[in-house]
Amino acid sequence: MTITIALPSKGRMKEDASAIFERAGMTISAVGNDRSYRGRVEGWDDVEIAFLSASEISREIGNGTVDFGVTGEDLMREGFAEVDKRVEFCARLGFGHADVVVAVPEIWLDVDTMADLVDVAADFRARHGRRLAIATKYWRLTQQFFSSQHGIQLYRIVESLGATEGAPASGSADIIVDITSTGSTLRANHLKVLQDGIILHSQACLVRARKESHTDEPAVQAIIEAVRTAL
Ligand SMILES: Nc1ncnc2c1ncn2[C@@H]1O[C@H](COP(=O)(O)OP(=O)(O)OP(=O)(O)O)[C@@H](O)[C@H]1O
Ligand SMILES: O=P(O)(O)OC[C@H]1O[C@H](OP(=O)(O)OP(=O)(O)O)[C@H](O)[C@@H]1O
Repeated sequence: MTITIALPSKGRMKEDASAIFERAGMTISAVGNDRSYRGRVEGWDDVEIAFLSASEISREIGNGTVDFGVTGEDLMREGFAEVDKRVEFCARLGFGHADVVVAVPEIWLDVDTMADLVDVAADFRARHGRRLAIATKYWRLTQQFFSSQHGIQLYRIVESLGATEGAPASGSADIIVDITSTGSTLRANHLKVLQDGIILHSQACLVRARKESHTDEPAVQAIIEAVRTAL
């Protein structure tokens, strides 16, 4: 059986992902020229590498089109409901750290916790004639956190595909759910993270699609062990 591992072809995770495999004794070379989107691993004839973007990788693992991939936990959890039934998070790789957080305008002085936000959401329609608007590209994580974990039902998600932190200032939303690493984008936009507003501590992971065919395949376990020893 050929095992396909999807690795980032570009972006912030590319170099670190290749370095981990190198340390794991799995040296990757491109098939054909350097711009090829296929690779192989020296000494692992049954393994092939597919180079894709981090968001494509999460989709392909979730669909089972590839066997393994390196991508952010946030992208996996946002992309699929009940993701742990579809995939196994085999290893956290120690790079690509970012938190998915709830952030509100700094000038909301009385709002520091999710409990405070519950009160704001409940009063919002009476005060403003509309529901609290949340800008995000993480609509699944937002719904799980707001509705299931905190019982907030009265809100509206405004889909944002970029510059989410600018939404409260521009008036397109009241608060945001987005990723932060250094916090500088939030600060620059006068937003603060709620004390218990961290939805997910994300980092790059080695993720495996749960497939029947993996059960009797020694190479599957060998890949997981090789990567774990490199951490
Ligand atoms: N500062 C950061 N900003 C955004 N994402 C970050 C940051 N730090 C780490 N990440 C992680 O990087 C991953 C996204 O990587 P990247 O932007 O390279 O992928 P992509 O979404 O596939 O790219 P593109 O949007 O260009 O197609 C996510 O898992 C995210 O959690
Ligand atoms: O906490 P910080 O270190 O400021 O990082 C957070 C910011 O970085 C990312 O945007 P980026 O400009 O990298 O573009 P992207 O959203 O297209 O990935 C992310 O969407 C945040 O806006």
